[in-house]
Amino acid sequence: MRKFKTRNMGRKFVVGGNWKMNGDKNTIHEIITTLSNGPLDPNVEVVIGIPAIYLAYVQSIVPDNLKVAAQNCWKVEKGAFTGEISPAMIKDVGSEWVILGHSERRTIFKETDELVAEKVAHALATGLKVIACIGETLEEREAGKTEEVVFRQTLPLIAAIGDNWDRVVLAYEPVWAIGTGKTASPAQAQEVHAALRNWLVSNASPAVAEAVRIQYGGSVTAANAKELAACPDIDGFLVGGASLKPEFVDIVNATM
Ligand SMILES: O=C[C@H](O)COP(=O)(O)O
Repeated sequence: MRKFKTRNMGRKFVVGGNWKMNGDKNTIHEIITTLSNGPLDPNVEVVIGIPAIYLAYVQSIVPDNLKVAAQNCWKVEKGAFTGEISPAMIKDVGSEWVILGHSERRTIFKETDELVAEKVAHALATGLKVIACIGETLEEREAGKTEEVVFRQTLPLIAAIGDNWDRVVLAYEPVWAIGTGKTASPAQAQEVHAALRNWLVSNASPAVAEAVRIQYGGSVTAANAKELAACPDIDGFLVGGASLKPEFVDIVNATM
């Protein structure tokens, strides 16, 4: 029997798996079986981001220790928005979370900082929990604009979140590290996480800065997760490709 230890930190480690547009009923069943067998560290919150069409199916087969997220939603409850889903619908099928502002939504689907903030505000008002993503491109990093971009993306979220920080996780995902195999080094990731937390002291509040969990995302694997997880301001991961594989169990257990 595996032994789990309690992580000595106020911020509970939170690991998200973002399946993106991957999976079918068979592979989904396999992934859920693998995660159900785990064992997963009970001190870690685990949230899996499912393609919208499979939300209800996954919700019907997940064990209690796995929470389910949609990967996007629109900013109002219902209406003439062909192809969209609302937070009310996500809630209606029993899911508690939504991932918003992922860089693929921002770049491919041209979502602006303001639109992401509107979605965050409405999802929170509906009662969902939100993983809000931010992160710079390679061009922006090379131009020395990493912090400027991350702060700019986070600023409209402050008003959108209001008093609901307890239902928000921030995910720092440098775009150049997503799906490329180029992970940010622990030092690079920690530097941005610490800068963001420090920025939140004056732009949100010292209490928010201390309590909010900041995930790192970008080519996280079982091989690099432990070193990243050891950084003091990294409170979890948002995992893409590796969340479809059995190694996701080891990523969840990276703080053991
Ligand atoms: O949401 C997850 C990120 O886009 C990271 O994806 P990746 O782990 O495949 O690099």
